[in-house]
Amino acid sequence: MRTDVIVVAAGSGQRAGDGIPKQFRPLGGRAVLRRTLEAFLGRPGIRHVLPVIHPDHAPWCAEAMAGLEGVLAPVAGGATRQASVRAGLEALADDPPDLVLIHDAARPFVSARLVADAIAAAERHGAAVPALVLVDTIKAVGEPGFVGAGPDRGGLRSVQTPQSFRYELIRAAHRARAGADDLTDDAAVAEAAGHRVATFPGDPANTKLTTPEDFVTAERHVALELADVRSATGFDVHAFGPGDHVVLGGVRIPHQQGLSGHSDADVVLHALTDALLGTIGSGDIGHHFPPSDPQWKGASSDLFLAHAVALVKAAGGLVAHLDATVICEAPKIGPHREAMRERIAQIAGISLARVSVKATTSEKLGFTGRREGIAAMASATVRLPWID
Ligand SMILES: Nc1ccn([C@@H]2O[C@H](COP(=O)(O)OP(=O)(O)OP(=O)(O)O)[C@@H](O)[C@H]2O)c(=O)n1
Ligand SMILES: C[C@](O)(CO)[C@H](O)COP(=O)(O)O
Repeated sequence: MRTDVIVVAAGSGQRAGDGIPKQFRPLGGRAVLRRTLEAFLGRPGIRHVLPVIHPDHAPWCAEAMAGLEGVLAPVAGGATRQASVRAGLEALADDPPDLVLIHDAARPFVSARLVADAIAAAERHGAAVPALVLVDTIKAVGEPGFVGAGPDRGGLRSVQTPQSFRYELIRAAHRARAGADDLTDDAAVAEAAGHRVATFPGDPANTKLTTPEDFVTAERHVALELADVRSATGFDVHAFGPGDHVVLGGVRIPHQQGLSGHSDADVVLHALTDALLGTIGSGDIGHHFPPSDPQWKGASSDLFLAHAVALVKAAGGLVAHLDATVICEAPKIGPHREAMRERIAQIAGISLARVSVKATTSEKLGFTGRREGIAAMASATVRLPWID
């Protein structure tokens, strides 16, 4: 069955405070909205993921979604959650799914199990919500500051999202309720239209970030999350040609020859760029900057490394370490090593301690030994969000 997901993100996050609406705030280095969208992307059975946002939030949304593939263009929400969901449902009407999951952007910890259960429950019942038994005793509050009689908690549940429905059922229910935007979840909209709503087990970890305290707890949670540490290698060679200097690791080094190449022939930055691209499976430097393209003629290789770093960041990653080995008989690398480390750290936006530059000769063997050119090997280590 074709299943689409609507992620409602058009709220202003008043209760969470902090200026920027909570769904665009970083959590462990990644925007809450990005985390929520990623939790659905690529899950079995999911066709499209549609964010619903406030039009004024478009720049924050674009930043949060940078580089994410498989997400539909955001649509404008309304003044209430109910109006935002309705806008999302209408936006799917031209190519309607069979099932739709409706989820709060403010719940970034939705698990693969919840997504699978939501789909199965909608297939079976037409309308379903994840529900949790209450662990606290519930009291009505009559006179402010004093408890009144409480309901029997045995018959109560707290419900979460994703709430799942047959698309036509929930769209008709939302249309019928348009204009009376007073309901806080979609189960209530379905019930108001006369439908029975089933429950499936919720997940205590699937909390809705609502208050500043929720963000403190969530930061603790993400600090423990499994990181995906990936490393990859790069290698590059350029031949000596006419000239009076070489550029290595972004540093100009006087030499009686230059290095020939389409760009500035900086083998060190090229090898590091390839290593970084390798960590995210994003091809190689020639794929991103084809030598056939005249715009890269004589280009500074800083650009290539900075682009690879930007791609790693767009994938939600952090560069943990860059390591390069230069292989040549001359020039001597030692006197320039620190300058190269500093320049590489500056381009990559990381601290000096995360960059290493080494050098070796090849004992006069091979093309580097014959002083025909310079080679560089590199490795990059990045920390990426865990994606199963
Ligand atoms: N007009 C609205 C209001 C809320 N939401 C979304 O509905 C979800 C649940 O709402 P809530 O947690 O109440 O978010 P806010 O309305 O932003 O929070 P607050 O009430 O504190 O302002 C959030 O992902 C929120 O962005 C929405 O899409 N459109
Ligand atoms: C949809 C919801 O998250 C289910 O628990 C909840 O009803 C949203 O409520 P809010 O009033 O928008 O915070």
